[in-house]
Amino acid sequence: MAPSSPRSTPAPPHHPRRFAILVAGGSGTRMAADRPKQYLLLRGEPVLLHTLRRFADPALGISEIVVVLPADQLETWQQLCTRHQVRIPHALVPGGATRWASVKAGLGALSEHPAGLVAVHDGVRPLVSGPVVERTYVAAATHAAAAAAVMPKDSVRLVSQHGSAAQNRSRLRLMQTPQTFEIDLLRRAYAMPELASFTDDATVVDDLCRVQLVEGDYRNLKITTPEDLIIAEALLSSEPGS
Ligand SMILES: Nc1ccn([C@@H]2O[C@H](COP(=O)(O)OP(=O)(O)OP(=O)(O)O)[C@@H](O)[C@H]2O)c(=O)n1
Ligand SMILES: C[C@](O)(CO)[C@H](O)COP(=O)(O)O
Repeated sequence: MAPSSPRSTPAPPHHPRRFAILVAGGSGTRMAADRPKQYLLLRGEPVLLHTLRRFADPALGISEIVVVLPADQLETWQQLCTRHQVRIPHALVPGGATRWASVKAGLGALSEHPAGLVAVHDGVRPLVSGPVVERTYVAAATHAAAAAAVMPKDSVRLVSQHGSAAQNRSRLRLMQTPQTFEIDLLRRAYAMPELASFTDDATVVDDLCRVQLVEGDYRNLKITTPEDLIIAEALLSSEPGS
């Protein structure tokens, strides 16, 4: 099929084309399991499959999903997809040594598109809700950069060699994913060298653009250590229709 010119299929300005990168290229050292934590089972299915299903919801209108995996784990994932009869179209990309390198690899695998929004999401946040994903796309359409975040529920202190000092937690936010951006902006941000201070995509974009924070969800936990799996199982069981 001949490629259509951008003029023949213009993206409506109020609804730019949507893409997603699910980063699952980590090794899960803090989980210390027998395999990367994205492959551990939650209610009988790999964590990453739960995440993929959430982004495949037609209501979100995402036209392309890229999944980034550890370079030596692509075949394992393909076998899991066969075993679980996964029919969701997605591209597979080998990741890098850091989350930054994995996101960069995912960006490189997105098809060229003049305008669009890309959500970057941790493959190990399987409980993300449709409304949270939608909020980040909607905010990014207006502000170019948006990220889900929640307020701390505990008291917070800053520690130093002099002791510790209470912080005003109403001015702090815990960053979640998705973090969603105009594709061109994210490409420009990831064209710059990696810094040790990058902990998420917002920190990579900060110097180029103000990142709009949108309401995240306390259920949108990141599976990091063994107790997170127990909490995630309980949360999944509490979902309607489970
Ligand atoms: N080189 C890396 C490192 C991390 N990630 C992804 O980034 C997300 C958040 O990272 P984290 O929770 O730290 O995952 P791991 O790096 O696997 O865990 P750990 O730090 O405990 O080793 C995860 O979905 C992870 O797979 C990635 O794609 N590539
Ligand atoms: C991107 C992230 O999930 C936002 O909270 C987080 O920064 C990832 O951190 P990690 O050090 O890779 O666990």
